[in-house]
Amino acid sequence: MNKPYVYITRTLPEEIVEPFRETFTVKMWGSKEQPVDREVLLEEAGKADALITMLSDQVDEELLSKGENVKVIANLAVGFDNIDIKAAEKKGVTITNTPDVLTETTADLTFGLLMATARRLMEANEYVQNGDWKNWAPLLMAGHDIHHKTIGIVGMGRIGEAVAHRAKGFHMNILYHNRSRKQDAEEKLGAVYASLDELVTQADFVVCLAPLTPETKGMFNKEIFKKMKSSAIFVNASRGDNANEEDLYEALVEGEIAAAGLDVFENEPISEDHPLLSLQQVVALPHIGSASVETRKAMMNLCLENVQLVLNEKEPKTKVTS
Ligand SMILES: NC(=O)C1=CN([C@@H]2O[C@H](COP(=O)(O)OP(=O)(O)OC[C@H]3O[C@@H](n4cnc5c(N)ncnc54)[C@H](O)[C@@H]3O)[C@@H](O)[C@H]2O)C=CC1
Ligand SMILES: O=C(O)C(=O)CO
Repeated sequence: MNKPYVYITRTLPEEIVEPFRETFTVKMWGSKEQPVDREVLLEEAGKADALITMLSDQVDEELLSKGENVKVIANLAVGFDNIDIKAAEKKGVTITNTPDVLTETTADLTFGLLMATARRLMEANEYVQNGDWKNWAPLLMAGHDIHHKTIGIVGMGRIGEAVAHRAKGFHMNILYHNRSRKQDAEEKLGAVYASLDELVTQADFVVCLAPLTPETKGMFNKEIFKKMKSSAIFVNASRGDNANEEDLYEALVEGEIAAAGLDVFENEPISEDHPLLSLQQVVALPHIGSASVETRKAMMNLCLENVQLVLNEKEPKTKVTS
């Protein structure tokens, strides 16, 4: 009997894929970095029993209609805003994602980004490397304190809560806004529920960790930035589309907020001439929230395990439903 055919839209390390080659025929797009050509993906979907996709691949009705035999699509991310889940469900295709395995790693990066932005680490590093450091000075590269300040977490899910744990270690006051109250976080971390308006008016650090949905798209807009403290720092580690970048740029230039730490952008990769990148008070990262070697390998393994389970007619570990 022919082995099932699994197409992966990037080149993953052979040491991860190799153990699965016994059960499936695996083909990978020939680049570790470049996204798969859409035409190639559509053609491969027509041959495949399963796909492993990246967050930059659009899994839409067109792709699903080509994938006549596709039973499972494993997305190498916890976010699944690139996938039309309802269309997949209608076609009977199982969708899986990678929750939990990346939670702590992404929380580390989010808190690191908050710290780098508040304490101007990138600017300070550039200053030293450029040979501009001539003297110690009382206000040289002075930033904002983090300890004992108020953090406002929008999207208090797995990662949001892990960030709150880190914030507690820094003796921060924790506000959160979420679809539902988090009793556990309130009891263990002293986190206080707030409406979005209350949170943005009171927080020194506003951290977005909500998924991208029709409801959250553009939620950080002109009106919301105007409500923030002029000393506030905005951190976005979820999806770029949750913030309106034009409004964010205006808010930074007008001094309505102090700084922004961004791991995600409306269009990725962001172009080097994007106005946000011209601002010293912006720290910009190339969507590396979950990018530790250990975690990325765990995400890859989880995708492959989910594919194997579904192809063996078993329940996957981490199925996404609408
Ligand atoms: N920068 C990066 O590399 C990474 C980014 N992410 C992003 O982080 C997101 C969160 O991941 P998890 O914490 O694992 O997901 P999760 O599902 O555990 O948490 C999301 C939380 O957001 C809340 N939420 C949804 N809509 C909301 C709204 N309108 N207002 C307020 N809260 C709302 C939900 O109630 C939930 O508690 C992912 O969807 C993904 O977009 C995740 C991993 C890495
Ligand atoms: O998992 C996700 O949603 C990411 O953005 C990358 O890990």
